[in-house]
Amino acid sequence: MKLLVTGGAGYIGSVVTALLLDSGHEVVVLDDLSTGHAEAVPPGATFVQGRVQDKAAELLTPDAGFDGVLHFAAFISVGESVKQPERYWDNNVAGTLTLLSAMRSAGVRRLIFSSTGTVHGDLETLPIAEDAPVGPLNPYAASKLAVDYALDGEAAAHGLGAVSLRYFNASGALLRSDGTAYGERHDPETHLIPIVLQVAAGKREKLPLYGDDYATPDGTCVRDYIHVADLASAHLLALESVKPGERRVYNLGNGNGYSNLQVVEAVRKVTGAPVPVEIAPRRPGDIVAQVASSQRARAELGWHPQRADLHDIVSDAWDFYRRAF
Ligand SMILES: NC(=O)c1ccc[n+]([C@@H]2O[C@H](COP(=O)([O-])OP(=O)(O)OC[C@H]3O[C@@H](n4cnc5c(N)ncnc54)[C@H](O)[C@@H]3O)[C@@H](O)[C@H]2O)c1
Ligand SMILES: O=c1ccn([C@@H]2O[C@H](COP(=O)(O)OP(=O)(O)O[C@H]3O[C@H](CO)[C@@H](O)[C@H](O)[C@H]3O)[C@@H](O)[C@H]2O)c(=O)[nH]1
Repeated sequence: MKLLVTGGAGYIGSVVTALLLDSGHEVVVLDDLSTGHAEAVPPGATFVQGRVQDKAAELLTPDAGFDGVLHFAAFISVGESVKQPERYWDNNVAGTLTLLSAMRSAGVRRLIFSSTGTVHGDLETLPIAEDAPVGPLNPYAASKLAVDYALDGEAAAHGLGAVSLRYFNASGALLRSDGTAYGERHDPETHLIPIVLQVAAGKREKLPLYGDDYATPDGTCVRDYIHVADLASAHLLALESVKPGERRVYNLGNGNGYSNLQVVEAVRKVTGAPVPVEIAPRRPGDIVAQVASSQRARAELGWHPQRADLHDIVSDAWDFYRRAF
C-alpha cells in the first residue's frame, strides 16, 4: 500500500514506519519536527516536513494514490495539556479534522489513529476493555476521545474505515540486527521509564516520584507497559484488516500492572545502578491505576505481543538510551 504516516519522525511513528517499510509498503512521512527528529525517519520513507494542518490536502490529492493514513501527529504531554489546553484542542482535534477533510476529498478510506488508554480515566475495575466507561481526566485524553467520536461519524456517514488503537504506556525500542535502532527521545522527557534511565545514566541526580500515598499495593501509581515493537505490529494488523465504513477500537496493553516503584526496581536490575528516588507531590491529572484488557485485539486481529515482560521492555529502552545519548 501507499501510506501517509503523520508524526513519523516521532517515537512510535518512526518504529511503525520502519516495520511498514519492512513489509513492503511505500511510506510518506509528514512531520513538522515540533517534537520529532528528522534523523528518526527511517531511510526508505519519503520525508515531508510540515504541519498536518498545512500539508495534508496538498499531499492527499485524488491522483496521489494513497491507500491509507496512520495518524500519530499530536501533542502528547498530559501535564502540559492541563496548563495549555487550547494547544491540545487545536493540534490534536482541529489538526485531525483537517486531515479527515483531506482524506474525504481524496477518497482515502483507511485510517489508523493513535488514541490512548487514558480516555477511560480512573476505573475501579481492571483490566479495562473497550466497552468500559470513558471519562478523560485531562485535556490531552479529552482531545483523543473527541477524535474517537469524530471517527464514529466519519465512518458511518462517509464510509471511512477507521481503527482507533488505544495505547496504554508505550516503552522500549526497536533494535535491529543491522545496528539501526528507533526509540524514545522526547525533550523534555516526561515519561517514567526514560526518566528513570536518565537517573541510572547519571544524567539526573534522582527520580521525583509523584506520590506514594495512592490506594495501590505500594502506594505508587500502576501502569501497563507495552513494548513499542508490539504496539507497531498491531498497527500493521489493523491496517491489513480494516474495510471501508468499518469503525473499530482496540485497547492495547499486556494486561500486567506495574507500580512506579516496580519500574524503578526493574531499571536497577537492568542497569546495575542505584537510582535514587525522592518522593514528590502527586502529579495533577494522574490516573491511579491502569491495566488494559486486549482480548479483542488478540481475538479479532490475531495480535500476539512478543516482548511483554517489563525486564525486556526496560532492557531494550536501556540499549537504545546508551546508543542515542
Ligand atoms: N507514548 C505513549 O505512551 C503514547 C500512549 C498513548 C497514545 N500515544 C499517542 O501516540 C502518538 C505518538 O506518540 P509518541 O510518543 O510517538 O510522540 P512523539 O512526540 O514522539 O511523536 C509525535 C510526532 O508528531 C509530530 N507532530 C506533532 N504535531 C504535528 C502536526 N500538527 N503536524 C505534523 N507533525 C506533528 C511531532 O513532531 C512528533 O514527531 C501520539 O498521537 C500520542 O498521543 C502515545
Ligand atoms: O518523573 C516522573 C515521571 C512520571 N512519574 C509517574 O510515572 C507514572 C507514569 O507516567 P508517564 O510515564 O508520564 O505516563 P502516563 O501519565 O501514564 O501517560 C502515558 O501513557 C498514556 C497511556 O496510558 C499516554 O496516553 C500518554 O501519552 C503517556 O504520556 C505516573 O504515575 C507518573 O506520575 C513519576 O513519578 N516521575
